[in-house]
Amino acid sequence: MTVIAVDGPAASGKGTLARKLAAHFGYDYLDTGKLYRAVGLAVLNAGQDPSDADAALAAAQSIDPARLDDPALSGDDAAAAASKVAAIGPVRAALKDFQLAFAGREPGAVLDGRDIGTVICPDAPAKLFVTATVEVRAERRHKELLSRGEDSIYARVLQELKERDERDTSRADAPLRPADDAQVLDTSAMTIEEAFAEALKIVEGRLA
Ligand SMILES: Nc1ncnc2c1ncn2[C@@H]1O[C@H](COP(=O)(O)OP(=O)(O)O)[C@@H](O)[C@H]1O
Ligand SMILES: Nc1ccn([C@@H]2O[C@H](COP(=O)(O)OP(=O)(O)O)[C@@H](O)[C@H]2O)c(=O)n1
Repeated sequence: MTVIAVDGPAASGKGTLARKLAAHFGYDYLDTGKLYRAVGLAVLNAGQDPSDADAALAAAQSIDPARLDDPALSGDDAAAAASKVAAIGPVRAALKDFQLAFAGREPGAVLDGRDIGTVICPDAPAKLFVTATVEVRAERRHKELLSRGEDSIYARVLQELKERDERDTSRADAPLRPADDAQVLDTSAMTIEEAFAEALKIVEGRLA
């Protein structure tokens, strides 16, 4: 089993790169953000507060990780709720076993998120930390939301990403940061193709 860990802040392009790496190596891919989004959305749909630890834990214990295809998971509301439930330690613990089992898949697995290289798979042989300036990330997410036909205002997306970055980096449990042995890849001035070429070079070097 081989794990490629891809972490980074919101809309840095980590999912795009992780998906391409998985296709290249023939590995399975897991977007771990969807687990937190599913928990956040379940709490919202139940009319509860995503910062309520009991409500969030109950949701985390009852989501079905095999059913993460709800399009509402991609929206801004789910993202903001996700970063609130993600700050609750017992929620993270409840989602860990599924991620570990996925990471054990043969011939390999690519997981993207915030804490794959630091907490979930600290022994992964290949770790990427994908980043970009918050303005570039906001522009990318804004375009993505518009292309899906959603209402989006750049300034609001920028503000939402800043708030999420702040929550994700400052929480006590598994804060967003590069693992000591991760390679940081700043994609601010790269096209998807350029970023993938760099990512592949790094991963091939680590897996050699
Ligand atoms: N290097 C890049 N240049 C331009 N757009 C990109 C780049 N990487 C990703 N994108 C686009 O930015 C958006 C966010 O990328 P995504 O991979 O979903 O980010 P993340 O998984 O980090 O949230 C997507 O619409 C994607 O197509
Ligand atoms: N491994 C992970 C993945 C996501 N998350 C949380 O879930 C939120 C949504 O993650 P995501 O990866 O779907 O977000 P985007 O990068 O796609 O915007 C993040 O802001 C984090 O708070 C986490 O804490 N740990």
